[in-house]
Amino acid sequence: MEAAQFVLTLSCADRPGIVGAVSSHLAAQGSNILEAQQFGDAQTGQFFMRLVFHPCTADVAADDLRAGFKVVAQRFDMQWTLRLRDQRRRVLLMVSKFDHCLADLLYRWRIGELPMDIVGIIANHPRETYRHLDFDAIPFHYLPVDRADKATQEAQVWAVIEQSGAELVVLARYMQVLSDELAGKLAGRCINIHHSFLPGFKGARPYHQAHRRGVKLIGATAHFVTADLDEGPIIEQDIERVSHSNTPEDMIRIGRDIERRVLARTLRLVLDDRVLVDGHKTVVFAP
Ligand SMILES: Nc1nc2c(c(=O)[nH]1)N[C@@H](CN(C=O)c1ccc(C(=O)N[C@@H](CCC(=O)O)C(=O)O)cc1)CN2
Repeated sequence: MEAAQFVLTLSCADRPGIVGAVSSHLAAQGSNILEAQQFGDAQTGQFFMRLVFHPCTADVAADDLRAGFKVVAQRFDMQWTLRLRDQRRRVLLMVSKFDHCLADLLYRWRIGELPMDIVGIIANHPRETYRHLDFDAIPFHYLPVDRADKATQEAQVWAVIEQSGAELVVLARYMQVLSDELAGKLAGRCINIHHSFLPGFKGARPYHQAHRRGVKLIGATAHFVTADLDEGPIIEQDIERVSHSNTPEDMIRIGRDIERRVLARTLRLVLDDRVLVDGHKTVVFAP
C-alpha cells in the first residue's frame, strides 16, 4: 500500500537557509520529499514553497507532523499549512441564474476529477431553475435576495457555511456582491469565476461591455473574492477569439466554455494546495 502523502505550503520573509531548514527537518523526522517547488518574490521579499512528502514510518498523524514543524515555522515566522494530501476539502457551491459552471463542477466531481466533498449548494434562484441538474444528494439551500435587505440573506448564507463546515466557497456564477463583512470572513477561501479577462470589464454584464468596446478576445478569470469587486488575487485565466460579427449572445455562448474550464482548473489547483496568496497576487505551483 502506498505511503500517505502530505502537502506542506509555506510563505515567509525571504532569507538564506529556509530550504535547508525545511528539508533538514523533514529528513530528520524520516520523511522523503517527492515534490518541491519554490518562489522568491524579489519585489515583495516574500518566499513561497510547496512540498509533497511521505513519512517513511506508516500511520504518522498530520497533527504530529504539524507539531514537529512548528519549531521551524516559528524560527522563520512562516505562514504555513500541512495536510494529508488525500484529505478531501469541504466545498460549498453558490450559483445564481446561469448554472453552466455548476453543472460542469458537478460532472467533474461525479467522475472523480475534483476530489472534494460538496457540502451544499446555495442558490438565490429556486430549485426548478436547475431542474435539468440532478444533485439531490447534495443539500440545496434556496436563499433569495431582497435588495432592500441583503443582510438577512447573507446571514443565512453564513449560517449554512458554518453549519456545513465548508472550508472553501466557490461562486459558480453567483451574481451577488458579497458584503465587506462576508468577504472578510471568507478571505482566502472564497473563489469567484468572473466572465471577463480581468482587469478588463469588471462588474455586471462584462460580455455586453466587451461587445460595445469591439474586443477581439474575450476571457474568464478565477480569483479570490475580496471586498473590492473583482479585484481579488487572480488565480487562473483563459481567452478565446471573437470578431466584429459576434453578438453579445455569441460572446455569452463562447464564454461559457472558457468560464467552465477556468473554474475547473482553478479548483483542481486550490484543492491540491498549489495556490498561495502573495499580497494582491497569487503564486501558482503548476502540476
Ligand atoms: N465582495 C465581492 N463580491 C463578489 C465578487 C467580488 O469580487 N467581491 N465577485 C462577484 C462576481 N461578479 C462577477 O463575477 C459580479 C456579481 C454581481 C454583480 C452585481 O452588480 N450584482 C448586482 C445584482 C445583480 C442581479 O441581481 O442580477 C448586485 O449585487 O447589486 C457584479 C459582479 C460575486 N460577488
